[in-house]
Amino acid sequence: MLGGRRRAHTEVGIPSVFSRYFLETPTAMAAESRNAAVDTDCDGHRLASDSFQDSFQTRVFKIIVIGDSNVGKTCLTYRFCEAKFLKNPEATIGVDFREKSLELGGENIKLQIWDTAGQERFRKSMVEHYYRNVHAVIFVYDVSNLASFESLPEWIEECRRHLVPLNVPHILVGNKCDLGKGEVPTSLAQRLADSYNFPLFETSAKDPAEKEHVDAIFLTLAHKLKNHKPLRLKQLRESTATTLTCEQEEKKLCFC
Ligand SMILES: Nc1nc2c(ncn2[C@@H]2O[C@H](COP(=O)(O)OP(=O)(O)OP(=O)(O)O)[C@@H](O)[C@H]2O)c(=O)[nH]1
Repeated sequence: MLGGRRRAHTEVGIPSVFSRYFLETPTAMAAESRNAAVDTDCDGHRLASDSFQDSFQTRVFKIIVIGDSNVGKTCLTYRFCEAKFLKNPEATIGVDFREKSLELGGENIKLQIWDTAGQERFRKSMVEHYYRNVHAVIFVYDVSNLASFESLPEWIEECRRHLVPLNVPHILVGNKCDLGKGEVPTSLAQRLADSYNFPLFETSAKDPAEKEHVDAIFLTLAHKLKNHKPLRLKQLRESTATTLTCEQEEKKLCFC
């Protein structure tokens, strides 16, 4: 049922059981988070506890990647997290999680990347989860597909409807530049980006020469997030570790 795409979760250290529970029974996830000595985010979502640095304080940021189906959201996140182009991706069902730990200026940062489904039928039951406590949003379109660009205002509107604060960092990414930008020239994309005051990146998940550019998208966000007031999750190793409640975290979360 979970298919090849789902296997990527275990490759990056997120237990496959997590994604399965998430897709099938969101409440079961809360039960998962009761396990001792695991990291949890402020929704109580269990995160991978896969490295020594997790025993220290790590700031965990939730980034959602949204846009039409087939624009390359999965390939972009895979390129960043795994440094490879994912061949033959399957359509995302619900959400795929990937994460990347970084050290920025001596601080541990964990980007929890939510690669969302572009197809309505695979996303409708998940939409509330996508937007809850999100710290940054990446909108993706395909530079070789005008329709995917023209959909962007609808995606942005969906964000607004779900009350994603305006001061949460947003980034616009035109993917598949290896195919040429005939359909969506940079000038057109830049006008839209300027109208929302979003930074614009154009890149290709497929072209290995663009790898650093893809990394730059996520690193730009990581730097922006790091410089915001932190969402700090205390990572305790002992099994008695207490997890801050969502309400407590929300009080701490401030992007001013
Ligand atoms: N030429 C080219 N093809 C790409 C690139 N990125 C992704 N693709 C292809 O585009 C198709 C869709 O890629 P995905 O990453 O699955 O797209 P998605 O936006 O995650 O799609 P959904 O899961 O349906 O929302 C696949 O055939 C990829 O091989 C790119 O940079 N260049």
